[in-house]
Amino acid sequence: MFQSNTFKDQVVLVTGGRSGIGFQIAKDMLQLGAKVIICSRKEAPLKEAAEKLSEFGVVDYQACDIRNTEEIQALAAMIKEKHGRLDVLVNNAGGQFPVLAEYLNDKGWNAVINNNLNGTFYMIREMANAFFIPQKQGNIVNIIADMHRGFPGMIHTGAARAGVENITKTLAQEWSDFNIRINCVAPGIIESSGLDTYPQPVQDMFAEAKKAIPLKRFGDVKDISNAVAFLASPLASYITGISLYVDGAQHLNYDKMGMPNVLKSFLNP
Ligand SMILES: CCCCC/C=C/C(=O)SCCNC(=O)CCNC(=O)[C@H](O)C(C)(C)COP(=O)(O)OP(=O)(O)OC[C@H]1O[C@@H](n2cnc3c(N)ncnc32)[C@H](O)[C@@H]1OP(=O)(O)O
Ligand SMILES: NC(=O)C1=CN([C@@H]2O[C@H](COP(=O)(O)OP(=O)(O)OC[C@H]3O[C@@H](n4cnc5c(N)ncnc54)[C@H](OP(=O)(O)O)[C@@H]3O)[C@@H](O)[C@H]2O)C=CC1
Repeated sequence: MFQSNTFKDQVVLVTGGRSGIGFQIAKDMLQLGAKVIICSRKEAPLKEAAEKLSEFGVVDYQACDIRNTEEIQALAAMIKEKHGRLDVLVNNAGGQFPVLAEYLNDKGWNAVINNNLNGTFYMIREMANAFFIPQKQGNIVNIIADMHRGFPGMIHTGAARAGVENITKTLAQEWSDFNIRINCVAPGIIESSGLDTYPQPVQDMFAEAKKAIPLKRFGDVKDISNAVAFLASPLASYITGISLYVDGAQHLNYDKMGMPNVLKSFLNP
């Protein structure tokens, strides 16, 4: 539905682009004319994903842990050398695990805050300094989560994603002089590889929760990719600092989904 040249000759970086939502974003960006770079922590699955994506256009990859500034700087150097510029950064890499707050230890809290908040900030700062600020042009889309009304059962990621949402509002103002737009996409429950990482009782809860989603279905990776493409495209040229909820209105109905009760039933000692 987008014109096939929407991102023609633009250079797009998708973190976590080897799997799930990130893979779909990378694929769609390629089909809309972009050159795409994907990164994630391990070389082998990245290479495999890049091989699949190369059917759709010019794709590059480099292993990079978003929590490691030196690795991010090495990624920026590779992009500069091979592509000369960066137009769009999609911060999609992230993850968490279900846990009740009273059982979450420092290590678990820090792991998720480091990944989803610190890693996202490091990536934004480094790519802005390497490309967007000197270019006086850039576009950032952050994938967050449905934490509008709190995130019972995943307090760490709720806090981290709320932090990213606030970073987004701040930078939409601080970096407007550099012609940098920055927005968030907040997915509901999306049928993707990420969901497979959850324990069976939580997956059962997701199935039950479907009834409480006003649109009565889970999202598809394509639903998220479409939202990312829209926000990164010139169609959204007057939109910055927002969160676009792509969730079938789940964020208006979250308390009916029963996550804390499911967790209590299998996480309580
Ligand atoms: C209605 C709600 C809808 C929500 C829908 C959301 C869906 C998604 O987001 S799907 C995408 C999800 N993908 C993932 O979540 C990927 C899998 N997750 C992870 O990789 C981890 O959660 C991670 C992000 C924290 C990994 O970070 P890492 O630094 O590699 O952490 P470690 O594995 O070393 O663990 C550190 C520490 O964290 C605690 N911990 C980790 N996993 C769990 C777990 N499954 N359960 C309980 N605690 C966990 C633990 O304290 C770990 O330390 P050790 O005990 O010493 O291992
Ligand atoms: N699916 C869903 O229902 C929802 C998903 N989300 C978020 O959307 C994003 C994509 O999720 P989805 O595709 O479903 O899940 P996946 O688990 O398939 O994707 C997560 C990706 O992030 C990469 N990644 C994780 N940590 C790091 C890191 N420190 N550095 C670099 N890459 C990293 C992973 O690769 P590797 O492990 O090889 O590094 C993987 O490619 C995630 O942030 C997720 O939390 C939000 C709400 C709902």
